[in-house]
Amino acid sequence: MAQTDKPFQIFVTGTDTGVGKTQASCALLSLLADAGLRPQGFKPYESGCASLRAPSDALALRAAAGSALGVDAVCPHRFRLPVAPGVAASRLGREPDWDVTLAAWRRLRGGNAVVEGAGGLFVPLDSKHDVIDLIATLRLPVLLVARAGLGTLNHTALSLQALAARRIPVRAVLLSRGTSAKDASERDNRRLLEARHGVPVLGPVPHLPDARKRHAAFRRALRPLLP
Ligand SMILES: Nc1ncnc2c1ncn2[C@@H]1O[C@H](COP(=O)(O)OP(=O)(O)OP(=O)(O)O)[C@@H](O)[C@H]1O
Ligand SMILES: C[C@H](N)[C@H](N)CCCCCC(=O)O
Ligand SMILES: [Mg+2]
Repeated sequence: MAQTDKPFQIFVTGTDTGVGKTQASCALLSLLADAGLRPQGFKPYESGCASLRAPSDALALRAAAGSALGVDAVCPHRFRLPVAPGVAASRLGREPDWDVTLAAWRRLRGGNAVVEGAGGLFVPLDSKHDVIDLIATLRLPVLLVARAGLGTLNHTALSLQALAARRIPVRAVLLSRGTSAKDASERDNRRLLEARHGVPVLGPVPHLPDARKRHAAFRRALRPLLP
């Protein structure tokens, strides 16, 4: 991996919940860690936590980074309810403090970092901010993770248009759970998205039930993103 002065920082968002953002974030973090770049994972809002002390996405990012940061540093806002973080907070009569999020980000001191959102771009984080507002505030480029296959053209285009409207740079789209890169419809989707939106489309990562093979496949697909 080429040495550069500028830190590698990226925000991993998706066209939906459950599309593979955590898989992709962990793959990026482990590639950076293997290159000795001491990355940090940051999942500022996590809902659907079975245990508030052990938010699964945030712990997965921390493990992939090989980081020793505390849970509060990696994931300052945690909720049990498996709904949008902003919805979970309002059900609890709470308003997650935006400044707490920004202070936690600053404590990562501008190093190599991978940030994972929650669900897609217009998921509420509190009463005023959606995920896209966090991306714009942190001024990070984006990796957009989308499901491969039928339906992705529309979902991906909608997300890319929303990002373009906010002038948020998109480093790549990653398609997950595809059939095979050789599949004509996968190839057509990749070509069409690249031609229409001028963004590299990586993958598709095939559907791989085996966790180790899946992680390796995400790393292979995302390797071109790294310096
Ligand atoms: N290519 C794949 N092959 C097999 N399983 C996959 C693949 N991609 C994602 N998954 C599985 O789909 C589920 C959702 O993936 P993941 O947790 O990365 O989604 P997410 O976008 O981070 O979701 P959330 O919005 O809840 O954070 C996980 O169980 C994951 O293992
Ligand atoms: C609970 C889930 N795993 C995510 N953490 C949150 C997804 C919120 C999706 C909101 C929506 O788009 O309807
Ligand atoms: Mg996730």
